[in-house]
Amino acid sequence: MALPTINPTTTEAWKNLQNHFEDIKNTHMKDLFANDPDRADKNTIIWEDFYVDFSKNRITEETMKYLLQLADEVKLKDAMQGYFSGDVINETEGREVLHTALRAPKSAKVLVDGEDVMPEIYRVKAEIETFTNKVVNGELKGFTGKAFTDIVNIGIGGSDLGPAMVVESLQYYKNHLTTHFVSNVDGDHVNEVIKTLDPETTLFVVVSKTFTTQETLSNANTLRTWFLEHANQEAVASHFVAVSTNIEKVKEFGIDEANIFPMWNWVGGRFSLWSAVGLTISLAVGYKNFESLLEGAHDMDEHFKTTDFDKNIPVVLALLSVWYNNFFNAESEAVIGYSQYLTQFATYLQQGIMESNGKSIDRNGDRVNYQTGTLIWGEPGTNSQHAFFQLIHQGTKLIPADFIGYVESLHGNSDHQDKLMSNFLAQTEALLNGKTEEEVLSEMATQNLSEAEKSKLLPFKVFEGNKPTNTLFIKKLTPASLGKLIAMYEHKIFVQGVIWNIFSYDQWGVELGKQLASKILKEFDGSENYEHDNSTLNLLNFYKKGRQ
Ligand SMILES: O=P(O)(O)OC[C@H]1O[C@H](O)[C@H](O)[C@@H](O)[C@@H]1O
Repeated sequence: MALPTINPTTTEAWKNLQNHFEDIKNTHMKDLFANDPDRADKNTIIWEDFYVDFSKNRITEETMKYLLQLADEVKLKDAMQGYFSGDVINETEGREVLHTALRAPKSAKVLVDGEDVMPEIYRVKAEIETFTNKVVNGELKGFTGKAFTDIVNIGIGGSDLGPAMVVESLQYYKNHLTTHFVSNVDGDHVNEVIKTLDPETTLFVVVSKTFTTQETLSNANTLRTWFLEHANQEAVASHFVAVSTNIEKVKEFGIDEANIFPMWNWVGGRFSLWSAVGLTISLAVGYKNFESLLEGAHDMDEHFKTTDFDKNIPVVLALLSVWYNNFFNAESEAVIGYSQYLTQFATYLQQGIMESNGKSIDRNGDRVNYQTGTLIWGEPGTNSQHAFFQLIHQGTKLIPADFIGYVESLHGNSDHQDKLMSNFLAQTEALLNGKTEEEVLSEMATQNLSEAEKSKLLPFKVFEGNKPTNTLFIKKLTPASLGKLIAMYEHKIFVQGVIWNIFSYDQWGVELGKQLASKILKEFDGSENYEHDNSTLNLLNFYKKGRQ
């Protein structure tokens, strides 16, 4: 079944939300807390090792009622049914969207064109496991008989960001293998990595769903050329493996069919880390940890599938995001992980969220008359507190933020952990309450300031507060809890796409730049000439004169 095609602004719920917004837009959350001692409990979802407090939002019971009504009116339940059961919900590419099948148990049955895909998923998983074990325990060797020490993941976009983020996040669980990620077509990227490599002990994993991506093929070629400066052609077979749907293209590149880990068209690139695209994850942290990551994601899938919307973490987070995006006109959202391990998390989410929901044509083919995808950004706390938090606290823009923290630290340093967590808790409290004139004045009373100095400083020291945050408090950063967290955002993306009546699983917007780049490339060697605007022409000539 196709996804419903309801313009959300035509629903009763939308009108209710619009009227309600007028009533609530100036309400301070401080008052909402003061008036309801149970507010935090009412707006908290405790599920497995997740404690999700969304009480510090500019919402009342009425807001949630209308948001939930919106979910019903846009037929979210039906859409979810289609998402999980393999309907062709990526209509513009004519594909199913089945990353959830990749983490489903063996006993599940998921049909694509009438065929159950689970046996094939589990066959490839078994290959990943065997290969991982052989590399990790040193059974597989390089061309001079030495065990592998380094893995180079060559890929970009979904074939890079997911694996790179997970390997970084699970650094604590890493084995002895050193992993590198080469993505940018900028030759300085690959050359910096080459500087650290020993060809005898390096395994190259070329990851590309299509195996036509310019960046990945250029990097793979450069690395193979470098490798062949040290080894002969036969050695390529034991040092290069590929992950792709495009078996023919991989073979053309020169990788043995036996060294290809397949993936499928029904897995979108930005949702593919659960497939063989996660091979580098498995190599870096071991297959068992990779499996736990998938199991965690599956637990979140079940939670999403079976929980009533008012207690459903991805649904609630998606609805809140719609509330700010479409009614408060908030343009961006921050994601702040209070863990250094989450350094690449926001970057990873940028592709997931912005490539999915950065659309302006609805599922009827019409231009939308409301805002869609939010901008997403963030850096770990506490670093970000010393960088951009000023703007969240006192700037003119409303920036709802997700705060992600872990009760336990992995290395168990309680002194550091207490300091980290005190900041984690303090920031959302500060964003909620702000600081009033009275509070500033009473603070200044203890300082040696004249009355004139006090009144001059006063406005600068006041914090409005009333800045919305969600707190995602998780017991511990483990492969399973990370799997849950990633799947939570994947489902949030889905819910928002359903509400905004857009296709979340295509990405036509990335094509134009690619096409133009390949034309311009031909102009550098003078083989073709195209018409350009004056600006591009000048820039092109500037480059042509200066290039080596
Ligand atoms: O895995 P590949 O086929 O090489 O694609 C890599 C990436 O490139 C494209 O431009 C898309 O925008 C991404 O969604 C994709 O993840």
